[in-house]
Parts: sequence; C-alpha cells; structure tokens
Amino acid sequence: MQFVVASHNHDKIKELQQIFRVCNNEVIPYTDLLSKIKFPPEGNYSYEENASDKALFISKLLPDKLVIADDSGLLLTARPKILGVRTARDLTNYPTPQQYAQHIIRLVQGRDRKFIMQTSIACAHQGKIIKVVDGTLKGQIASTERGINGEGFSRILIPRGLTKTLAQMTFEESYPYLTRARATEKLIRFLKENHD
Ligand SMILES: O=c1[nH]c(=O)c2ncn([C@@H]3O[C@H](COP(=O)(O)OP(=O)(O)OP(=O)(O)O)[C@@H](O)[C@H]3O)c2[nH]1
Repeated sequence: MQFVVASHNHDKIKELQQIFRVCNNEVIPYTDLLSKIKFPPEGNYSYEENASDKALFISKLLPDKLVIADDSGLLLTARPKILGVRTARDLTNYPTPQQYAQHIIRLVQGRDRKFIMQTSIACAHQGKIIKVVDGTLKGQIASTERGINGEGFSRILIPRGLTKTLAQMTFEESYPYLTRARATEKLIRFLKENHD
C-alpha cells in the first residue's frame, strides 16, 4: 500500500518511511503531490486530535489517497505540566535537536528521570478518519546525549529495562521500541483485517 504523509518534519517522514518499509508499504510526503501548505494550528487537547486534524486537512485535498499524520510528544514525570501534547510549542525556543535534548536533560537534572513518549497516527481517506492508533514508550532520560543513530530524543531516551539510548541501537534493534513502529503495526493490522 502507498501512504501519503501530512508532515513537514523531515526526520519524522524519514522514520515513517523506514518503518512502513519493514512491512512492505511505501510512504511519500504530501509535498511530492501538492505545494507546501501551512497546517491549521495544533490544539492542546490530545495527540489523537492533532494527528487527525493534519490527516483530514491533506485528505480533503487528496481524497483518493490513504493519508497519514503523526503527532508525537514527550512527557516527563518530573515536569508533568509542560511538554506532552504541547511538546512542539514548548520546544520552540530550542530549535535544534541538540538544543532540545540538552534542555530536556536539564529539566530532569537531580529529579525523577522517567519519561513517556507517545505517538498517535491518524489515517484518513476521502476526507474522513478511518483509524487512529497510538504507540507509547516508557523509560529513563539519559544524563548525557549518547549514540549516533538518530538525533534529539533518540539520543536521550533509554527504554525501560535497557541501558542503551535509541540512538545507540541499529534501526533493527530500536524498531520494537519506536512509538511510531508500535502505532504503525496496529494501523497495518487494522487495514489488513478491514480492507482485504
Ligand atoms: O528527536 C525527536 N524525535 C522524534 O521522533 C520526535 N517526534 C517529535 N519530536 C519533537 O516533538 C515535537 C512535536 O512533534 P509533532 O508531532 O507535533 O511534529 P512536528 O510539528 O515536528 O511536525 P509535523 O508532522 O506536524 O509537520 C517536534 O517539534 C519535535 O521537537 C521529536 N523529536
């Protein structure tokens, strides 16, 4: 199957392409088919709603395509009032992956290091949402950035029970822990069960 992704985030698009390729599906950015358009502003309410709004926005312009959109965020146990569904906005002052990874390390310095990373992926067709799935990962924030296979969050997220960050693993090793992979597997299973 081919999916069109409603996103402007190049790292996210690349990761989704790698993940969907594992199950023999293809992902192309919507900008391969349309000129770049500004998405409506994200809400503060839920990942599901933000992902659905982006998927619907592009699905209305490309009704025959299976359009996916992802909304992700990081919640820190030590800082429950920030980040989470507002991650993109709360990190605006830290524009590079290195800057926001360092900021997150500072936020948990001397505190509880537990995190929950969450992704919702919405899939739309003919201007309607057909499924929203999610994937979560729990673990600890590393005390320094570690690893070279990925930037930003990947260098500081250590899945529960492990000692390595996601960026210290190969893509194949990290796959079972990726929130986008966990969500994608649910989406593909749903589409196979309902549309074959
Ligand atoms: O190192 C990272 N690895 C990731 O895997 C990841 N996923 C999200 N983020 C960060 O969280 C914010 C919310 O992201 P988000 O889902 O709202 O997407 P976005 O606004 O970047 O792109 P779009 O898809 O909406 O165009 C983004 O600004 C990024 O700072 C990530 N950082």
